[in-house]
Amino acid sequence: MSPLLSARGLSMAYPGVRALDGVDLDVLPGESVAVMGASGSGKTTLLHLLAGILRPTAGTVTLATPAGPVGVHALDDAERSRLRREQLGFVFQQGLLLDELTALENVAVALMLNGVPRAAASEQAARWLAALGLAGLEDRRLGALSGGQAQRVAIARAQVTGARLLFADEPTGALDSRTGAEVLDLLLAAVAQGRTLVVVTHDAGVAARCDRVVTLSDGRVVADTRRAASAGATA
Ligand SMILES: Nc1ncnc2c1ncn2[C@@H]1O[C@H](COP(=O)(O)OP(=O)(O)OP(=O)(O)O)[C@@H](O)[C@H]1O
Repeated sequence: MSPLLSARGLSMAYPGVRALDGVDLDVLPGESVAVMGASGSGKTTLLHLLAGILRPTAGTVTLATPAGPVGVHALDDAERSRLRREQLGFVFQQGLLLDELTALENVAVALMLNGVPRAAASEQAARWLAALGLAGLEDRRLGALSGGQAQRVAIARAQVTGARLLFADEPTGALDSRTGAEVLDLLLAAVAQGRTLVVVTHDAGVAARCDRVVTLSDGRVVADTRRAASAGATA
């Protein structure tokens, strides 16, 4: 199976720090990949490079898109921003959703930024919120939702545009274990529906439920294991 996302020699250097050091990684369509490693090992840097949030200081990231392969590393800021808006979904601990907007507006805005008219965007957003168990909370300001409810809004927003590839950074980090498990259920449900997930986590319980676990140490991949039961166990 050809990869959805492919990194080669991916490196990120800051003055005095090699945050990522020559990572090769292929992410296959439809798999869930947990990225683990000690604090400072380069997990978030890898996620940001794979998702075109940061540009690498060396190496390549190639994303298979309906229009053909795209060299994400070579795109300028505006092109990467457009790629993220149109092709990728994000579930981060904070920073992407706006407290002063309602749950519905936070989801609908992802479509409106892609040119979908407000009425159609609101209708699709409402459908996603209902599918994620938030019916009745559409008009609640995000700041008045619980952490678990806010993550459901983030998961709705990540999928409403039709993104096939989802990136999550510690999506359960701020949640109690039961709420965290429910949020993970929803992310894995997206994978069961054919999406692909790359999730940075410190939580061994989260990693254990993913198809594959990539472990970083000092900016390098030191282990890459697939669950025995998952399809195409080749790594
Ligand atoms: N903007 C930056 N400027 C300088 N150094 C940075 C920057 N961002 C990250 N680093 C450094 O790069 C290394 C990797 O950081 P990164 O955040 O990717 O690690 P991480 O594994 O995600 O850590 P954590 O689990 O604590 O979130 C660390 O040494 C970090 O201090």
